[in-house]
Amino acid sequence: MTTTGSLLEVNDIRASFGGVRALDGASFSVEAGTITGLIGPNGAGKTTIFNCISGLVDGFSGAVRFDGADIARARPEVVSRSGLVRSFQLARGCPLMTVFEHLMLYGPRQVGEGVFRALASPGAVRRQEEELRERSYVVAKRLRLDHVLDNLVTALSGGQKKLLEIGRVLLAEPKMVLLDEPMAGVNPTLVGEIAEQLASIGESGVTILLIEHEMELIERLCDDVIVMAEGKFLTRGAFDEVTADRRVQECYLGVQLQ
Ligand SMILES: Nc1ncnc2c1ncn2[C@@H]1O[C@H](COP(=O)(O)OP(=O)(O)OP(=O)(O)O)[C@@H](O)[C@H]1O
Repeated sequence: MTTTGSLLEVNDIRASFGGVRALDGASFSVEAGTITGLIGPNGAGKTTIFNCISGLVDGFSGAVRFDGADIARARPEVVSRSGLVRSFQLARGCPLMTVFEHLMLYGPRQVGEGVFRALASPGAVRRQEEELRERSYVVAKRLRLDHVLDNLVTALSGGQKKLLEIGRVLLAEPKMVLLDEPMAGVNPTLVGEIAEQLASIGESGVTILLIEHEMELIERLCDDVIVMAEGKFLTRGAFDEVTADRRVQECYLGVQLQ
């Protein structure tokens, strides 16, 4: 943990794709133990900054520090092993797997990943697999997916796929999660369920940075809200403060307010 209390700090991030400048000197920090919203109009650069932080963009400039360590341009698996794990807008994984198999794929680094280590310590591999099975079941139960564990991932509803994606993130035992639009395409009956799950993950001490267009969710969950526009940081504060800010209203509406 850094002395300032910031768990994640990004500084002067710049990234372009062809002629498009997606990030133009974006900087912000996220305090440990908070649920922080990252909002801004379409094209503001929110997903791109998640991609830069999580090691999925080559050739960006700027600094990224997580838990006191420089992780700028680190490979995605190094970033997630450091405790910073992201979700994707569309749940990933093999569609031919069952929900349980999908969850089992995503435990923290396992002994059996190396063939030689697996041969050298088969008992440790077995114990670890048993532990992962147990944890997969606990996570599924927590997310109320335990009744669909044997179903194929393809048979899940949009909302259940989002819950599964949250489950994948939790199984990595993160210190911090980057959630990209966990409510997009979710049936209204599951919106409340997902919101409750996110609140409880926050209460368990995991720091959350959340991209979401659903403003009710941002208002309900977030301690702090960061606003981006045109590839840069615009402002931050409590939900009521930032939404009352004229600059924020203007960038959302694309018109000058009186
Ligand atoms: N791989 C890419 N190739 C070309 N342009 C890209 C790429 N990724 C992002 N961009 C462009 O960068 C800009 C920022 O996109 P980004 O997806 O980060 O915005 P966003 O704030 O997440 O938007 P939204 O809320 O619509 O998801 C946009 O103009 C987008 O078209």
